[in-house]
Amino acid sequence: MSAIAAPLKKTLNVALIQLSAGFDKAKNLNHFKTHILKAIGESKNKLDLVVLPECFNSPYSVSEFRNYAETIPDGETTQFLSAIAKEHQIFLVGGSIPELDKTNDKIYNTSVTFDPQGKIVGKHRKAHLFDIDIKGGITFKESITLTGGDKATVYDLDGFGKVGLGICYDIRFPELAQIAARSPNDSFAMIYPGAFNTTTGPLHWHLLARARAIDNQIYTIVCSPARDLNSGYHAYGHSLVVDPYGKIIAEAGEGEEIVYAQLDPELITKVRQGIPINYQRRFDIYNNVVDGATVSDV
Ligand SMILES: NC(=O)CC(=O)C(=O)O
Repeated sequence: MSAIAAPLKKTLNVALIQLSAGFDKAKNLNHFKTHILKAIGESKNKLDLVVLPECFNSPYSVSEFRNYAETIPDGETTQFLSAIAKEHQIFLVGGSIPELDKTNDKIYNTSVTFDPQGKIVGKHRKAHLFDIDIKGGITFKESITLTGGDKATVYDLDGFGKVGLGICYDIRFPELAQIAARSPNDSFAMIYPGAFNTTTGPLHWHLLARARAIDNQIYTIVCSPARDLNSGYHAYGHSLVVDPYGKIIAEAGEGEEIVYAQLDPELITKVRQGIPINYQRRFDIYNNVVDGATVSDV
């Protein structure tokens, strides 16, 4: 067995900002800024990374996405987040916002990550749109106004290592996390700003976050809006950090809250040494999965 690479190079201190967002964009931005500063001030360790939830500057509503959409990188929210990251010397995953692409007039659900100089180091457009219809539960169709992105996203948090990023429904498709975790990408975490709801959250939120961690022996970080029963979409809450064993190491409740976690560089190596699935994969059996694998006859 060859040496196990260390995808996370040093301890990483992270805070997840679980807040709700209403119709007033300026108020949403200031609410988040106040809590990012609170997290920086209150954290017992110097924060390296702050993560915001899906659609943190707007209501999570198909009919509102276009009204709130901004261009990236010159739009108000991107500039706002870049300035915070730079001033406070943090990596900042800017949840997601509705993005207007002026080249095709389409709207995307997009997450942008900034480095401590305020520079954009990662951008992901939600690839799998949330189109569901659960009888007696929730009906939602993002594709009425949104277009899906067409790429998996992996980028470097300089000094720490690489991460993959997906948005909410993307977590249900294990391939994005596999792409991020496998060589040559070798990410130490998948980060998902996500707004599950009171139907699908209790069913699958914890399971999916834990599954992506166990499948790939990486950390998963899922950051939700807080639940607001006066809004049109009832987010599940329960922002989580899951370790590479699949253990939940930090969890919020349903309301507005900041949760903190410390990611341990040695844990991924330890898990991979103990349960060496990375070296036991049988690509000879399942390398056809995209085209339809051949299965054995009796
Ligand atoms: N809101 C989403 O994109 C996904 C979700 O709520 C779910 O998968 O459940």
